[in-house]
Amino acid sequence: MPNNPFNVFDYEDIQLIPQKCILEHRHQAQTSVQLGNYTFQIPVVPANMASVIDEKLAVWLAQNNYFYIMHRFTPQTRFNFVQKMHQQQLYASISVGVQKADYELIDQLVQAHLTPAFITIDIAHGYAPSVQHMIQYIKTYLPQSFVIAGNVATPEAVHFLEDAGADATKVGIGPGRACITKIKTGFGTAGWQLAAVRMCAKAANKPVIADGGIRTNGDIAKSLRFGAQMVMIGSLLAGHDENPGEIRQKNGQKVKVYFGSASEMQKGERKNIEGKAITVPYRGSIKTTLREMKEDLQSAISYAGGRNLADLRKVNYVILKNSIYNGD
Ligand SMILES: NC(=O)C1=CN([C@@H]2O[C@H](COP(=O)(O)OP(=O)(O)OC[C@H]3O[C@@H](n4cnc5c(N)ncnc54)[C@H](OP(=O)(O)O)[C@@H]3O)[C@@H](O)[C@H]2O)C=CC1
Ligand SMILES: Nc1nc2c(ncn2[C@@H]2O[C@H](COP(=O)(O)O)[C@@H](O)[C@H]2O)c(=O)[nH]1
Repeated sequence: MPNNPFNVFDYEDIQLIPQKCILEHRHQAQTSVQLGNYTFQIPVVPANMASVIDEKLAVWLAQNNYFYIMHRFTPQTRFNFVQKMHQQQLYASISVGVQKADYELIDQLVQAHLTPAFITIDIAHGYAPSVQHMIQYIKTYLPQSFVIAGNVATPEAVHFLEDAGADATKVGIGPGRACITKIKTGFGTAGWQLAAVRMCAKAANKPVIADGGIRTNGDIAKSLRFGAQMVMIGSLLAGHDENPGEIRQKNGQKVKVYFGSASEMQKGERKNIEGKAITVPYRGSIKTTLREMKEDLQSAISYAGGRNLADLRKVNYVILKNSIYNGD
């Protein structure tokens, strides 16, 4: 990473340039993506946040061939969750932190011969020895689990986690809709998340997951263009019937609450707060939103003159401006 400022851009600064279409119909475009030993319908994963996913939604996503990552904020339920998923012949995908209880969970899983297909180490500042140690621990005792580690912002951090044994890294510090990291600390990728994804993906030897800052479905295609294998989405996948929480009324409109994992609402105390709670419009069923994401990706592939997601990576693009308005 250069020490001095360098040119960056974000999602709204970029447009992809259409190429000659080779499909007769958009539904011919393939949106499936591989991660570890699994192939999923679309390269999208709902954020592992308590206002986005719960066990019921995780089951539905697994049954319907979507990638999911269960959050880590009801730690006492994680062991049973893995058991329940396996009883239903579904893959298990859980999150851990780096505390004693997280190590104990790994020990419990090992003793019970339960191997989650995916384990995500979910820490605000993933470029840390604590994460390196947890990766090594999981890789020693549950070597068959696919380990996703994050979050990070730079190629050095990606290499650090890959060298520790991570199978994929998650990029994005502070670009999320419920994030206040930029305001509170002055650090992060808010406003240049797409450029950070690009830098990290170019340096990475393993898949990169772009996390945060997706505001429109077109941003998914842009993330893939700049090297992401998968995109993690919070706010756009919140507000549905299937997301946790009740539907409320605000100014005559139906809304649901979307809160950050480092918000006071999640933490229950005002300590190291880097997130906030907001309301998002009530959006009906998540099935419709996911279907629309798939259709829009199929359309994006057709504009790319391609047949599958890999073809998105080849398209040219223009930078419309060089401003930094995104994030908080
Ligand atoms: N993607 C993003 O931009 C961000 C995401 N989040 C999300 O919020 C949740 C809470 O995360 P988190 O704040 O990590 O809280 P955790 O309580 O999960 O912290 C995990 C561990 O990392 C340590 N830690 C966290 N941040 C730092 C730091 N800046 N420097 C040194 N040590 C650190 C903590 O120590 P201690 O508490 O003692 O400092 C703790 O031991 C997670 O789900 C995370 O993904 C939070 C902020 C930014
Ligand atoms: N800085 C913070 N980041 C957070 C917090 N809770 C979640 N997150 C990150 O945001 C994305 C989702 O972003 P969105 O733009 O799609 O809404 C999520 O996956 C986390 O990485 C938080 O409290 N503070």
